Order: sequence, then C-alpha cells, then structure tokens
Amino acid sequence: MSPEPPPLLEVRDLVKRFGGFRALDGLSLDLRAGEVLGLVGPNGSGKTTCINTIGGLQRPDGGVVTYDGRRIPGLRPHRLSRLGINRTYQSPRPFASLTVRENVLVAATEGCGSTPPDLDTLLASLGLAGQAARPAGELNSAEQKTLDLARALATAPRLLLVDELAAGLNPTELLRMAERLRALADRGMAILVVEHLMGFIERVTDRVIVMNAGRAIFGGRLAEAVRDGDVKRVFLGGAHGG
Ligand SMILES: Nc1ncnc2c1ncn2[C@@H]1O[C@H](COP(=O)(O)OP(=O)(O)OP(=O)(O)O)[C@@H](O)[C@H]1O
Repeated sequence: MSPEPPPLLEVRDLVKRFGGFRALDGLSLDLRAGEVLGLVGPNGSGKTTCINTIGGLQRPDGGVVTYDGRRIPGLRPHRLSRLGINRTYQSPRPFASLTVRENVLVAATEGCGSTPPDLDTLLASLGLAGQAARPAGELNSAEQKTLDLARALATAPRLLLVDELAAGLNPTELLRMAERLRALADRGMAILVVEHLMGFIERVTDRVIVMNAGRAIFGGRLAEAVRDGDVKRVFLGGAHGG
C-alpha cells in the first residue's frame, strides 16, 4: 500500500492577537486533498479568525501555516488565490453593479493558473445560469452566498475555506449546497467549513475540530464530538468564547 500523502494544509500553533486578547491561542490542524474538515464552536471561539488568518486577510502573530509543502506566512489573499487557496465570506460583498457573470469573470482572473472552469458551466452547476445577466446587487442573500462560492470556484482552488455558507439557505438549498461541497471534495478539493448548522456539518464533513477560546478542544468525527465531555460543557454552558 502506498503511504498516505502529506496534508495539503498544515496549521501549527497558530496565534492571532487583537490587543491583549488571543482570538487564536495555539490552534493546530491538518487538511488533506479530498477531505472536508468542519470547524465548529461557540460564537467568538475563533473560527472566522482562523479562516481570515489562513486566507491572508489577517497576519498571524505566531505559529506556522504550510500549504502544499510551502510556508505561507503573511501572503495576501490575491497571492494565495494564485497558489490555489480561496474562500467564501460570511457576508459576501459582490460588485453590486456588475452582473453575476461579470463578478465571476473578474474573480477568474485571480486564479491559480491551472485550468479555470468554464464560467457558464460553473454558473449552471450552481443554479445561477438564470441569474447570469442580473446585477449582483439585486440577488437575495442565498443567491449572493452562491455567487460568492462561484467567485471562489472560478479561481480553481485546491483549498477552499468556507465561512458560514449555509446560513440563510432554505432546507432544499442547504441540501443542494451540501451535495456541491461533497462533489468538490470527491474531485480532490480540500475544504475547511466553518458552520453553526450541525445538520449541514454532519452532511458535508469527514471530521470536525471543535474550538473554544481560540483552541481546539476536540478533533474527530462529529458523532464522537457530541459525546465528548469537554464539547458538551462548551456547548451546553460555561463556554469561555470571548
Ligand atoms: N478585528 C478584530 N478586532 C478585535 N477583536 C476581534 C477582531 N476579530 C475578531 N475579534 C474577536 O476575536 C474573537 C473570535 O472572533 P471570531 O469572529 O473568529 O469568532 P467566531 O468563532 O467566528 O464567531 P461567530 O461564530 O460568532 O462567527 C471574538 O471575541 C471577536 O470579538
């Protein structure tokens, strides 16, 4: 049997401070190609800060992030995008006056140089073909989230960071979104998903990391997490999450 390939993303002892407050306090995680890792935890536990720090929006104050065998300290999002890392945002901000298609076209120019997806096929696969000519500012919140995913996918990422994509989607849209993420992972994409909706996490993830106060307090399958004493304490009361 061939040995398991090394993780595409390795995060070691990541620290992010805001003033004297440690939003990330020594977080470590691994993520392999084709794997979906969920990052869950109470409000303020550091999930978005983790995505922002890996994704180049915020500079880490300590620790090491290695992507595809290369340290990526302090690289800005557009540089990371060219390396194959892209993300979605909790509150997407598309170019409101540009059409859906134009928004995705602009994003595609920031891609990593590997074959970009055909934009019309991409829009169709995300159910946005009918919206392609509409100004993005006219989309509802679920459509804007989907457009945000299309924008990220247009750069052909190998690592996708997903920040609360499911919030605001109806049950049918949730199911469809979960299937899309699974299909992307099945084609080899590594996906880190921050999400509060546990049904969605259960459907899309292979593993979860439960965070509290900037640290990982559990790593493993969601079914095991819900039986873990520390996890129960954090979710059922007494959480120290900032
Ligand atoms: N730019 C910032 N300046 C100061 N404090 C910040 C900043 N960004 C985040 N924080 C603080 O860091 C902590 C972690 O925030 P973060 O948004 O990462 O948590 P989260 O787990 O994503 O929360 P939620 O589930 O509510 O989105 C919180 O206490 C937050 O107030």
